[in-house]
Amino acid sequence: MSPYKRKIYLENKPRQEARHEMLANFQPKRKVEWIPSVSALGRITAEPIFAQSSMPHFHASAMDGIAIVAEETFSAHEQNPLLLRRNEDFIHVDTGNEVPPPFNAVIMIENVEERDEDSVEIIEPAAPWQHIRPIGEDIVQEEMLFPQGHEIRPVDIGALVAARTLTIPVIKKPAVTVIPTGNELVSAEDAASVGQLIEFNGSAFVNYIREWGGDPLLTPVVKDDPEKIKAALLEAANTSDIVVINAGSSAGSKDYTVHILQEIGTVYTHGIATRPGKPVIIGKVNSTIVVGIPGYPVSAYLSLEWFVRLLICEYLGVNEPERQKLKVKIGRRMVGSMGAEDFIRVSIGYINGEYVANPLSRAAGVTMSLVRADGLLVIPPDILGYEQGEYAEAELYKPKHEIENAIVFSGSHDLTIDLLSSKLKAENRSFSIQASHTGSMAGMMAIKKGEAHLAAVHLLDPETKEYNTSYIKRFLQGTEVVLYPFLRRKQGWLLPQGNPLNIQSLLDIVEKQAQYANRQKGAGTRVLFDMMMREEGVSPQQITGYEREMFSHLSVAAEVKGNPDGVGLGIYSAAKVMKLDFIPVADEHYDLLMTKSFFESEQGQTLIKVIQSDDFKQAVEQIGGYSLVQELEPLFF
Ligand SMILES: Nc1nc2c(c(=O)[nH]1)N[C@H]1C(S)=C(S)[C@@H](COP(=O)(O)OP(=O)(O)OC[C@H]3O[C@@H](n4cnc5c(N)ncnc54)[C@H](O)[C@@H]3O)O[C@H]1N2
Ligand code: MOO
Repeated sequence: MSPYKRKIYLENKPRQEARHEMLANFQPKRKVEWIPSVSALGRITAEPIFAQSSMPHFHASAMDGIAIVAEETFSAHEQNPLLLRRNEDFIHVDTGNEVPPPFNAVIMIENVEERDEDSVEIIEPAAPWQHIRPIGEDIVQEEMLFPQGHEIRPVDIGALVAARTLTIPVIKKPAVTVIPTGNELVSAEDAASVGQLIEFNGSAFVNYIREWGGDPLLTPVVKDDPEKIKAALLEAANTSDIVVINAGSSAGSKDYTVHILQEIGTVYTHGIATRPGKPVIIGKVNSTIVVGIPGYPVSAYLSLEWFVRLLICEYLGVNEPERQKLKVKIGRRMVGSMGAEDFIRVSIGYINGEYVANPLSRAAGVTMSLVRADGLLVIPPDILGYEQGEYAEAELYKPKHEIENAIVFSGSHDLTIDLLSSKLKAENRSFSIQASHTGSMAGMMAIKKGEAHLAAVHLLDPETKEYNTSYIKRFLQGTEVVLYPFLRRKQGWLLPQGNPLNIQSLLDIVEKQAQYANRQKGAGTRVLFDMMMREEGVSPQQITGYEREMFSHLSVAAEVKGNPDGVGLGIYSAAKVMKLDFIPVADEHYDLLMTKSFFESEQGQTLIKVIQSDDFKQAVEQIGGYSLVQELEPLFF
């Protein structure tokens, strides 16, 4: 039995309060190190830095020409040219050469008339010190180049070397030890069996810490054993400036961190008013701040930034960097949790002159929501959320021009869209496809509402057996759109290898009580399945799993792969990549619907060019299960 009782209730401390309290208890022991100036990029000066030498450190000619004594040229005039003799009255100098005494001015070579080998003529007097860079014109010896607390940039390194200041004192990077914990964690090199997960937060953490100017150390995974966690914390607190311990921060039976910290040190915070990120722990062991970061990756990376980046900046004596902000229009409603800040990863599309933000997955375990995010939107604790069409401010994760150049894709998912996306980027590196797989019907609606440029649709009209056109006529009246015929693709039963239940038809699914992995409402595949059910007189109650919805062909395929009694309806290419059996059911039209303005735009025309390229056609053929239909003309509505 563990001596530690489960702690169930977490605090709900405002994030800013927890940050201030943490800083108030952080007494950084800054160390200084002298390093070569040439390797000081990004480092922070620990003291004011002075020039060791002037630049230039002699009188240097600023032009190619001749050096003369200015006072001796005063009589020169167009009507009274002045003859000068080499080595007596002048010497030749090039830009950067020393101008030795008694010479005190330079005349540009263009204004000098050569008479013979040893003499020249001038027709204009020179002013004293013209075209001469005085000593220290750029940098004066002993001048202060930078104050303390300055972040060294490439231009600064140039100035340091010019001033012959070849080593400088900088703040030593704070040592940050990262301790991943959890019995379930294994390294990516080991095969993870059921119940085991790959440890990957640590790899992200050390790189965030490096990017923020810290010196990270990742320890091996520590098991959920109070004694081992205690030993790891004590050791790290002794050797580092900041300690980060990952997972075991919440209310689980093995979440020991907070109890151990209470025993060997102090706990300031357990639980902050944010979603995600709630179970953060802030405490101290000896004189070292310990930050307990929640296990779920999204909670982990966000809270690492709120707390660990703040500590590193404080240690280095710099301000936290701020991201660019952008006013965005809310595409889909976002509901918050009153009393806590909600951090929502959003995709941002630039459509009809407006930046439209839509929420990505809000699950804290979905790393890809952060990978794919264009920005982050915060719902403050005192408001319910944002309604569609409202405006809010988003923090950008990407440069604004990248967002402006992205083609916003909605609608049905297909592997060829990923392929199209990569070929498009190869064709023009400024263009990209920002895809959200919402299903055919939602894609069509996104076009109607001005939330997408492009949507892939495969909607079968049960009456006419026609694809897409009747839906466009019904739902998109008054919207100028183009339907571009794209592919024919094979839909069929996705089955575990060897087809253990011997499924051949829809009726087999009913009879053999196979577990069906369904698609979301509005997905073309769902429309097809529902139509087949109606034709066979099968009701949803007869299909096991009908209620459970997946959002892509690949998710259906993954579900079937893990279940010997599983079956799904999906495309051939998904069966192929997941190594499943496939029985064809239909050859469907998978077309691209776009706004007319997008079709006519540079992005639109580039996309069409890529679709029509031999390279793309070959790549599609290689996947299998498709035929391209480019001989057909686009239809304008
Ligand atoms: N009854 C309650 N359960 C949970 C609560 C709660 O308030 N009451 N909070 C939930 C929230 S919110 C979060 S966030 C998680 C955080 O829990 P822990 O910090 O204790 O983390 P674990 O449960 O150990 O792990 C969660 C999840 O993350 C994976 N993980 C952990 N470390 C790593 C790593 N280094 N690399 C990759 N993945 C990691 C771990 O395997 C788990 O799947 O608790 C909720 N539960
Ligand atoms: O709040 Mo937890 O931090 O959602 O994932």
